Amino acid sequence: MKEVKGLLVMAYGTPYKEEDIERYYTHIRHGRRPSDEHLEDLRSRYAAIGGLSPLAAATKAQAEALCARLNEVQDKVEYKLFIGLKHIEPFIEDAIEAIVAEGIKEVVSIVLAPHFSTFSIKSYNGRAAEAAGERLAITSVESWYDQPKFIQYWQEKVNETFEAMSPEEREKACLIVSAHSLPMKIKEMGDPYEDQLIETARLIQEATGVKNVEVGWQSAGQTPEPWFGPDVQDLTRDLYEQKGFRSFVYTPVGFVTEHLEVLYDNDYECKVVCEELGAKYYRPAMPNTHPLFIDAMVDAIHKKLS
Ligand SMILES: CC1=C(CCC(=O)O)c2cc3nc(cc4[nH]c(cc5[nH]c(cc1n2)c(C)c5CCC(=O)O)c(CCC(=O)O)c4C)C(CCC(=O)O)=C3C
Ligand SMILES: [Fe+2]
Repeated sequence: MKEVKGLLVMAYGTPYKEEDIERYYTHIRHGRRPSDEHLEDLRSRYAAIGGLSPLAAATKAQAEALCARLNEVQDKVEYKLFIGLKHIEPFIEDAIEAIVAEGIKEVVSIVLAPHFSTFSIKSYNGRAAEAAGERLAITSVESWYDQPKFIQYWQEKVNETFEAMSPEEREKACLIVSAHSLPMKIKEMGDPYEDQLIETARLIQEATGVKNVEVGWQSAGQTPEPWFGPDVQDLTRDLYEQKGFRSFVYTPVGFVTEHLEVLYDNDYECKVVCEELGAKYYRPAMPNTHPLFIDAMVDAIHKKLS
């Protein structure tokens, strides 16, 4: 008999229908209802990407692919999948109750986001641990941005994009590696988030040999406190003017699928900046259920359990 373990896959969550937008945004804001203006702004961004985000379906597909692969590559443990979301049902707490109800005692958890930060991975894991209490033994993968197969995924995408350029275009092309911005105050708490993004960019540069690589931040919140910068849009303008780059390749490596931030902040906002400047815009496909990406998470889980 194989031992049964829970596989808890956690992710951000997205509204399932238009009516969910308000409560979802309120949850993101820790229970404070957003202003009508902010709500309208979010509604219009979802509308601009076609109504709703493909994130819900993508998260399910990634979690199922990961569980299937984990069960395929070893035969000691049978993993049973549970999805827990940060800002909409099934919440992380719902997943924990479902695991307990199954009589499962041991769980391995992973978040569908590569970099560790107090605001992201730590809060996902903290909520899972808090909800489980003494009832479950949870082993949590904390970050997997440096998994060789994850870097290899981006290496292949970046190489394909640069190889399709003429040598003249390539000379003036720049790779922009980005993640979701966070308030800079996390640095005072010794948060590794910024360093992990910089290291991701270094690993991709080393693997691809691309000459011009820059780190940027995107999707910062609208609060007066300082957030990590430069923002990818300002960075694009500065690089165009100061370094003469004429083609921009965006790899938002802090995300794993084509959701709101990628479809709007990159494919709309950054693209508009490129069009204004007369520069070329490229955004290679996100990992989704690519086998290299799924295997990178399998490797991260096995490393954590070994
Ligand atoms: C670090 C980080 C990740 C990556 C790690 C991870 O994945 O965990 C991430 C991912 C995502 N964030 C998402 C959506 C949103 N995040 C918001 C707001 C915020 N995110 C923050 C941080 C992060 N967010 C922060 C500090 C705020 C400000 C909160 C405040 O106001 O105090 C808001 C409010 C409006 C706005 O600011 O846009 C929305 C709608 C979606 C789903 C998109 C879809 O539906 O396709 C995804 C994958
Ligand atoms: Fe967010």
